[in-house]
Amino acid sequence: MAEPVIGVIMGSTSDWETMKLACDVLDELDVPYEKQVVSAHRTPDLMFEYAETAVTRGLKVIIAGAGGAAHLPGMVAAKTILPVVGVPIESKSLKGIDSLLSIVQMPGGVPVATVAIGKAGATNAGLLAAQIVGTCDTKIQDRLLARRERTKAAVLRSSEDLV
Ligand SMILES: Nc1c(C(=O)O)ncn1[C@@H]1O[C@H](COP(=O)(O)O)[C@@H](O)[C@H]1O
Repeated sequence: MAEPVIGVIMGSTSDWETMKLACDVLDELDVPYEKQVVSAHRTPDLMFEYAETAVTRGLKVIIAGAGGAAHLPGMVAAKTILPVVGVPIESKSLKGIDSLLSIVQMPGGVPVATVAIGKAGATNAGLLAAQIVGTCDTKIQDRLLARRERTKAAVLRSSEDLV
């Protein structure tokens, strides 16, 4: 089993239903990753350790999903120079608008690449992380291109369903 190059973290097990979509894409593209629950609020020391050791452990990108007061992606970004992709989890009370604004409104100097709220965003987070790693791995780029072709073919086929 190849060493993980992408770290997928989330604030709670309740985020897994969404974050699983990012992992599904990485499985499909055969990109090695690790997954773990890490919370800036509930396990701050673990969060610091995770972010501080990410580079030496061989990770190239971190995908971080969190809901509500979603500080996890930004705090991880503050403690590593790896690119961090933030996934706003759709919260029950505010439909994920709270998560989105918490993640996207980073102060200048500490960027987080923020995707859309919820499952579509998680899928895109997996794709974006694979694209970043793919800049140094043509096999991953080939698999990404093949996926784009499959998406295109599915769209072209879908026109046949129009009546
Ligand atoms: N936003 C954060 C952080 C964080 O940012 O560190 N840790 C947990 N959470 C979020 O709290 C929500 C509710 O968590 P529970 O379902 O465990 O109560 C989850 O969406 C999680 O991401």
